[in-house]
Amino acid sequence: MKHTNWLICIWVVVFICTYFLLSHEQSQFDTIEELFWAGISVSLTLQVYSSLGNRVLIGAWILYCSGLIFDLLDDLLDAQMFPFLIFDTTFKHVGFLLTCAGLFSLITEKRATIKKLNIEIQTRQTLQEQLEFEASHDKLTALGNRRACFARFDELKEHFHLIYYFDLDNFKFANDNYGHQCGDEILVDFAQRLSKHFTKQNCFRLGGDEFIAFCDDENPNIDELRIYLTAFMQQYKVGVSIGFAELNNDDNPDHLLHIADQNMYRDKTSKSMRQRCRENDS
Ligand SMILES: Nc1nc2c(ncn2[C@@H]2O[C@H](COP(=O)(O)OP(=O)(O)OP(=O)(O)O)[C@@H](O)[C@H]2O)c(=O)[nH]1
Repeated sequence: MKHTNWLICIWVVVFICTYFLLSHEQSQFDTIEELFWAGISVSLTLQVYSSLGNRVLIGAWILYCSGLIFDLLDDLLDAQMFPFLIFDTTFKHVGFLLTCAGLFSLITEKRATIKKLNIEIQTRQTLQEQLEFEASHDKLTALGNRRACFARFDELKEHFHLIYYFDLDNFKFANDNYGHQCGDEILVDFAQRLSKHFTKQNCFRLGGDEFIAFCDDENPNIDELRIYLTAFMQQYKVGVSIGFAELNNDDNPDHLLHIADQNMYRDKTSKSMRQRCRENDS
């Protein structure tokens, strides 16, 4: 039978019994009250039984309802014929205490589950932040990568006047002659110097030995900047070529980077020509 049918049966019985008790010469209001409480308790048990899931609580609830029903039967029937009915109060009290214990254990269980879920949410959040950081940053130098640069390009374009394009010279030579580890140290040192000079959030490693930085210099002193940036790497005969482009709102990132890259390339070519002239002279 469905819950609704059971509920209808229970309340039909309750009302028939009430009618019977009221029509009695000596109306027994105490018994009617007990009848209603028994009806309410059994109805509630039917409603919550399947979703309770805590055995102590279900047992306690059933015990308490049994106490109420025994109490009622004790009033209606001859208790001497059914001596077990004298346990009604014991059933009610034990049922009540066990219900409290059941609720306490349920709350403790739920608290432990919530704590576990919170820890899991925090772990997932940390993992997500870590993944987002790794997806947008270069592992070696911890600078933003090409993806981060393009994602923030429009925002940075609003605040800055110039974009610098850096490409290391003879980096392959240092890598091949002093080892990959040394090459990594050069890249890390260069990134640190860039971060110090332009602030880390405005510098990016586009890939390999290419970097860019956004800045506000009106009259950039390229030679001074070059001396500062190559202070560590020059012992490995590595230098840097620098190009820049003025940022304006109409140009797209690809075009602006292309202009800065071309300027950087011009710088690289003129340096190597100067170097060749020096070698020819000597
Ligand atoms: N150590 C190290 N080397 C890298 C890394 N990424 C790229 N490279 C190396 O960087 C080198 C870049 O090559 P090139 O662009 O020809 O460098 P270059 O010798 O400076 O050439 P020019 O720019 O023409 O002066 C390659 O040999 C890559 O293997 C890295 O993360 N660490």
